[in-house]
Amino acid sequence: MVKLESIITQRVNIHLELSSVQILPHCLSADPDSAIHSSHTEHRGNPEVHHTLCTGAPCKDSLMACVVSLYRPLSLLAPVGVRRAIVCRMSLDMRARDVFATAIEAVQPDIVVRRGLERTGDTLLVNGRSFTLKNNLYLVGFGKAVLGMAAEAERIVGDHLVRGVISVPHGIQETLRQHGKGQMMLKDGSHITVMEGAKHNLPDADAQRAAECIKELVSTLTENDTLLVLISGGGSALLPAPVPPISLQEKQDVTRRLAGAGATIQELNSVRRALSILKGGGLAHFAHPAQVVALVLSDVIGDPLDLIASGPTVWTEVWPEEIWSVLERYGLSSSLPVSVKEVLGRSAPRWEESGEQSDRATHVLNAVIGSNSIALECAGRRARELGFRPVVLSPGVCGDVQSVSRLYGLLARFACSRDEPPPELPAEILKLGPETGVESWDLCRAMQVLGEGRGEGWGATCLLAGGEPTVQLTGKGRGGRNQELALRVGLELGDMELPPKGPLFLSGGTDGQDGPTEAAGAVTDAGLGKEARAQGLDPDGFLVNNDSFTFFSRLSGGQRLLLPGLTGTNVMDVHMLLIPPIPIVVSGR
Ligand SMILES: Nc1ncnc2c1ncn2[C@@H]1O[C@H](COP(=O)(O)OP(=O)(O)OP(=O)(O)O)[C@@H](O)[C@H]1O
Ligand SMILES: O=C(O)[C@H](O)CO
Repeated sequence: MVKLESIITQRVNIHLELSSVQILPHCLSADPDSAIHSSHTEHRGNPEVHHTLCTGAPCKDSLMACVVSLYRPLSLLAPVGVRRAIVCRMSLDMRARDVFATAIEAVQPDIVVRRGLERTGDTLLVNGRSFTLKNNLYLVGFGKAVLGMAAEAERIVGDHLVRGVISVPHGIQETLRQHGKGQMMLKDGSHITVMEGAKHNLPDADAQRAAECIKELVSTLTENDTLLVLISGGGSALLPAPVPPISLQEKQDVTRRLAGAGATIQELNSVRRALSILKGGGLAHFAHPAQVVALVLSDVIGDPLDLIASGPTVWTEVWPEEIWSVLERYGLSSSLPVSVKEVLGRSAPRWEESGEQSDRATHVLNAVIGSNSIALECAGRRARELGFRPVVLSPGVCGDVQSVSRLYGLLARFACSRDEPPPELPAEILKLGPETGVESWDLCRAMQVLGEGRGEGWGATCLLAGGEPTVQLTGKGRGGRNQELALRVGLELGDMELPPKGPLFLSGGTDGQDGPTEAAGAVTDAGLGKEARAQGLDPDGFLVNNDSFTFFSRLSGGQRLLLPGLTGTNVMDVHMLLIPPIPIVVSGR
């Protein structure tokens, strides 16, 4: 058994002859901060790979040469040409932030709309279905990312757009302008009216006015018209239309009390659907007989169309017993306003039948054009370019941050075991999985990949996950679930005595805002606790007070905070566990 480091020392004089080899990232095991950045191109019809060696340690061309030569006998080479090798420096932390930025970039409103809405001449293509444009297109939208989506949609459809109305968060135009996000603004002379409302993400009179304008617009459409509906997270609060006689205030009270009592988004939105005339398919109903094409940027785990923004284009039956059981579960059933009780007691459908039931399926097309899964997939590709094997664990992480942080800690320990991990470790991981919304199936696959990595001398791995865990708010501090999760994972890694330059964890909200703070999240590793205590900060004290933002702001001048600014999109959170290469042992050499 010979250590790789010693082979490197012995072979430093081998020259770079990079004609037909592929450099593999795990070759650089001696340096935990190293990676190969590879980009694939073609040269005169032949595939080529350009490699950039990224390393935190001083490095020479000869190191590259020896890496290449070392791996030739291990049959891990691919017949591709290497035309260029550049040496640069990029730490693990920088690479984590780069991968996170790629995840956000992949779900930018303009990018998702371009991906989902194709135009060839006068034909619009969505999800393989085509629609003829003849100056008959109308547009409505509601949600936090809808301004940027609408700007791009208008660029694509051009003069075919007759008129549009969108309901977007209060102050968003000014904020995006300040953040230099000009591409998300509508052009001068746009045919779309922007209405801002729902301050603090709560339905208000402004949002209700926007909902009325949207209802008015869609109600005038004929069978010759096409209605483009843009939907993203936050859409429920931006499209309030309580079923009479429920007042806006009454509806707001019910949803606020439910959310405050810990109702899930599934429970919350099933109640919202029952109390609204536009949710649960109402918007599509009023737009009938026009053709409805809804483009949806998902912010709910599993991308359920009937729940995202409470499904205004997805016809959903309301079952009063189901609504009552949710209200009872959270102790609201006895204190409901009379108007809400009256609406829930009605046996008649929410809208008068208009004979459209049979053609509902063909008249409405709902397409998810952006989601957490897409962000993770693109992040994975970037991670690979930066020298990691990407493994997507799950886009559906939920559960309490405490359990989630424990799971990531255990996975890091599993990944970093030099020999076979103790048998109880996989069992503990699999036991914790269901509590955090991660399927055992995903965990088994991730552990298998990590195990194979250990056996084959791979090491640099990027474990990616997404979702929306929850925080039990007991304190009065400033923070968010991402910062709290990152803080907890950092402490877990420290408790497991993993090396400070070992695994690194990042958690960030893709909207760029974690809870009521200006940070999106934070980056941590096993050195976090020690670093904090050396600066007189007690991490546990900050955790008890849910004060993770104050903690990270004070720690090392805020260096561990993720501060991308408002991103203009939202597909929940991204979690990333970067496992640097474990020094490998090459047998028989
Ligand atoms: N001090 C705090 N520490 C930890 N988490 C907090 C704190 N204050 C609020 N939160 C959490 O932040 C979340 C609300 O923040 P945010 O506005 O980012 O909501 P969101 O669910 O991400 O909304 P959206 O889906 O619209 O982005 C809640 O999960 C809440 O528990
Ligand atoms: O608007 C909403 O209902 C939530 O953001 C979920 O989509």
